[in-house]
Amino acid sequence: MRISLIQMDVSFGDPIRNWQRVEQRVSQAVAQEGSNWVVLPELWNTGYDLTRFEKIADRGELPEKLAMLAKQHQIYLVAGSIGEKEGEQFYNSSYIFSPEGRIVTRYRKVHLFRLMEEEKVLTAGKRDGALFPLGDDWGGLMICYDLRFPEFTRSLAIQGAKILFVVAEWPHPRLNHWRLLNQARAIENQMVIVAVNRVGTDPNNQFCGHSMVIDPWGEILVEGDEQEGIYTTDVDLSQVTTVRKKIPVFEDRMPDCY
Ligand SMILES: O=C(O)CCC(=O)C(=O)O
Repeated sequence: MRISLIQMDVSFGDPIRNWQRVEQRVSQAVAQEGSNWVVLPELWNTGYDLTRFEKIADRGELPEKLAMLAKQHQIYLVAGSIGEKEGEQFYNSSYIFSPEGRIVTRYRKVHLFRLMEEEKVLTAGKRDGALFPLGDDWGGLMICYDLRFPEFTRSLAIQGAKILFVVAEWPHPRLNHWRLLNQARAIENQMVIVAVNRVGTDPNNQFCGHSMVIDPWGEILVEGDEQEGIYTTDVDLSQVTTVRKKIPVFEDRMPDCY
């Protein structure tokens, strides 16, 4: 897997401008980096403009456009997450598309973040879609605040996930938490973590970037700063098996004791 992380700014409440940015960045990642996986951040269509969701949340158009984009470039597109409306509910939904333009999975954020008042507008998702098939392996998918719940990542790892995508809009002053939690999740679950965060500001936050890929031994393979950028690395999932053999954490677990 050659994976590009799109660390981008998001224009507050401006889905049209943000779509243009996504199209441009994805094309750039494929042309310049030769990536076959491209990953976007959380809520890139709307930002945290939650009070205007009735006007700006997607109503079914974006998944089709994103599927076409994946097909056009022949990539797996981990399409960050989008604010969308279905029926009368608003969701923070993450999609992955295949190079054939099919939906590989859709996961809706389970843990709503009260500090951003998500629970006042959004409906929490269920766990469906957080685990998805990846050839002979499994992958995991989560959104921002989900990272703070170690049992969520653990349950995905127990069910076979060897790689976890974390899409985020994570702000200062918690850069330290972002970096350490991602590294801890990789080390304790002996899995690859691909974590993509936005940069820039909105009326209430300054977002801290530092998108990163961490290997199952806890080494940081690539890490961004706080500017817009595309960060690329190769990932070898066979390393997960090697690390799990060396320190057999999953065999040594004592669930009866916890
Ligand atoms: O947990 C955090 O500190 C940040 C979470 C967040 O910003 C989010 O879930 O959107």
